Amino acid sequence: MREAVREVAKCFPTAIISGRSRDKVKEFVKLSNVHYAGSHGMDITMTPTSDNEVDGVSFQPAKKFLPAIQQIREVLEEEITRKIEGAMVEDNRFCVSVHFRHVHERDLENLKRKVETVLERYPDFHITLGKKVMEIRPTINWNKGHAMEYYLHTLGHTNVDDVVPLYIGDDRTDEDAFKVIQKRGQGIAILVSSIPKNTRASYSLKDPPQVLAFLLRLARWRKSSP
Ligand SMILES: O=P(O)(O)OC[C@H]1O[C@H](O[C@H]2O[C@H](CO)[C@@H](O)[C@H](O)[C@H]2O)[C@H](O)[C@@H](O)[C@@H]1O
Repeated sequence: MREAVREVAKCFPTAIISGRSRDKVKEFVKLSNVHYAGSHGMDITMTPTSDNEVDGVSFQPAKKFLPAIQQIREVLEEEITRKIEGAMVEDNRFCVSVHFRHVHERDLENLKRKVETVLERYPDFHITLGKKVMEIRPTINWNKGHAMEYYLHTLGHTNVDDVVPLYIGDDRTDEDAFKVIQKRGQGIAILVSSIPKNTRASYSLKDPPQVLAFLLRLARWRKSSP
């Protein structure tokens, strides 16, 4: 998959926009020719390449919430990880994830209540749901869709007639980016899912192997077209 993304990124400006912290994503992906945005797009950096002049550009719209989010993580670790078997708190820098994949069903209500109780003390934050994960985020009008728009704008790809953004994602939070493409009326939004889902995406790929095949074909097509 890394090689496929590397090849695509040689042909088109490419960004990875993830819910994980930016450092973690970079460490997973290990590519130097893509841009990285962590924390659901709240931690954006631009990677300088021969085609752009974006050296040093970064954007962190939730920066002022950093001390509070670290406090929330500490409280949740104390309240959740130690008290509910299977629960895990993950530091994603500008958001905190509470994973419940390994929590027994009988404990789920209790877990939800505990997280909500902690958040009562932090009115500037709210909870969103991912796959077996509760995400605590600052309440700002910024999501993966905004991050995609930020990249298009900063890289100078604003012309709707000439630029076709292509976004691939499998999580609920990717719907924000699908929505931007839908509103724009130009672009290709691809949901990765093996089952039918309610989505704003117009296309779907079944699983990561299909994504891999698609990316390789995309790069091959670009290289062979004038
Ligand atoms: O925005 P993404 O790049 O799609 O990341 C979303 C979440 O990724 C991680 O969770 C995912 O992997 C977990 C196992 O490692 C799995 O339990 C979970 O269901 C998946 O969504 C990350 O841990 C989350 O914080 C991210 O929000």
